[in-house]
Amino acid sequence: MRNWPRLALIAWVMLRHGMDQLVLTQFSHPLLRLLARVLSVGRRLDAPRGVRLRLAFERLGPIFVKFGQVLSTRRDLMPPDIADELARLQDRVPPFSSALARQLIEKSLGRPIEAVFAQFDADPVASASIAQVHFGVLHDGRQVAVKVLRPGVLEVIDADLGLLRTGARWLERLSADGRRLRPREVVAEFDKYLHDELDLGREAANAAQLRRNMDGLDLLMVPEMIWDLSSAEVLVMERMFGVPISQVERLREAGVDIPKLARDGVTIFFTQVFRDGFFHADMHPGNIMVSLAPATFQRYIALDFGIVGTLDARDKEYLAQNFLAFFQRDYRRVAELHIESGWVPPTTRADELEGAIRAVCEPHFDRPLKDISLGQVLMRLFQTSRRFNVEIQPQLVLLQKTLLNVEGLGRQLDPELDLWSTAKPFLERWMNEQIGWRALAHQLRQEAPRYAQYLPALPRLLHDALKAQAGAASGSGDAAASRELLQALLAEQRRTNRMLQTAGWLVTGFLLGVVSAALLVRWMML
Ligand SMILES: Nc1ncnc2c1ncn2[C@@H]1O[C@H](COP(=O)(O)OP(=O)(O)OP(=O)(O)O)[C@@H](O)[C@H]1O
Repeated sequence: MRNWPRLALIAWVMLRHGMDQLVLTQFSHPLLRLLARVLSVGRRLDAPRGVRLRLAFERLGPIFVKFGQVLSTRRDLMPPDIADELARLQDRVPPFSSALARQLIEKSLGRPIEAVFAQFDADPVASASIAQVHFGVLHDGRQVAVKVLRPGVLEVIDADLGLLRTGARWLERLSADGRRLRPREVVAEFDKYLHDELDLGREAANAAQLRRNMDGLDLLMVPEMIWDLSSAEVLVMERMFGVPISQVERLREAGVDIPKLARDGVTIFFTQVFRDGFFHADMHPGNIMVSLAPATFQRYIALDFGIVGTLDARDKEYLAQNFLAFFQRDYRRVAELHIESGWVPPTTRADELEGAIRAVCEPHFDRPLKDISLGQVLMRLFQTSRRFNVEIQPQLVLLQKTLLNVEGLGRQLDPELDLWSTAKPFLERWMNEQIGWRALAHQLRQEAPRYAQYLPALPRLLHDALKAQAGAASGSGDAAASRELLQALLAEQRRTNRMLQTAGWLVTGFLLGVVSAALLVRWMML
């Protein structure tokens, strides 16, 4: 095996930090327990286990640092002391040489740097395990930031991931407790997360989508991607100017309304989640700035779009309904929602689930509404759900993590921030859009392009389906499939008819209203 030296290093670092104790003491087998005791002789392992694990990950390098950061967000799996400590891991590594950076950029551009850049800063502005960023100016005067993927990072990651996968398999095989931590699932999630971050083309596409979505809200700026200079390894984008969100004093001195900034942060997040179902999921303070330019004063600036979350209509509905039921303390409804949506097995007893959810949530509601952490509530809900065999969807874990970040940031800016009153209108508007006239109008609009496509073809499709069914009755063709098709077509026709009828009523009603108003005005003028 090619990876022996790396494996030996990992084993040595883990032993030095007493990680063997952490693992071996989990086993109940007397031999393994004895081994743990023998190995602990002569070593001083005073530091708490979380600190030792953090130090071991830092020593093992960037991939383990990232792995630790991801683990720290899985509070539904990790004990709190370990999760807290891992959250402190810093992803800062020395930069690679600027000569190498130039070489990589030139390879990606297919031209010398000077052909594209009027100026290029050799010293990177930031350097992390996956990429580093340089500033420059294009010949047309545009100021840009250039993100360059660290060379060879893919190979290192794949090798380390292979080892992590082997470790996870062993852990699952050897210990029931280890299985409960779902190591293979966690490593697979980490694998996806890293590979998403490694494709800068994907990051650029995420940024472009977010920029389009946020256009018109006037609260968040996203750098423009310069597509014809970018590739999977090099990303060239508009350079943004702002003050890091962590420098609150500087922002206050510049006249920024800090409580409004806190509210805007929540508005942006809930717009991304409930309106667009597409959210920036790496909202740590290092990725957020605030503009002080007069034209865009106190707008947020987002950077780093490697990790985004997406939610489909079902996820959104689940979330909105759960949040609303929570805040009405209607735990029976929360339990029913879990069962209806198929999140828990249908055999689950609603009253048992209701009781478990009540036990989790009631302590939170002892506080004033503004002090309730939605992120915490969601996390505790996920923890409870696991007891009832619920597989939490990764996008919801991402959302919960981002919610905690947004809340943390919001409360840091303004301890009085009432997150709920900022979030409530979004949920209510969203619910309104799902039911009532606005929902119908919206659905009609959405379906409109399909009428033109389906209506003319409907008689022919019906005819074909009937003929196929007749054929099936006389022994040829697939009778069940034809019947299904026919039923689907009839259902589609009934649905379309209903929609058209409603639309007809709406138009008629509107016309009658206009005519009556005109008659009334005329009568008043006579
Ligand atoms: N468009 C930009 N305009 C101005 N500065 C930028 C821009 N893009 C990146 N930077 C600077 O580079 C730093 C790192 O960028 P980014 O977060 O995208 O890289 P990263 O390698 O993913 O880092 P990390 O993983 O630590 O977040 C930012 O904190 C910011 O200072």
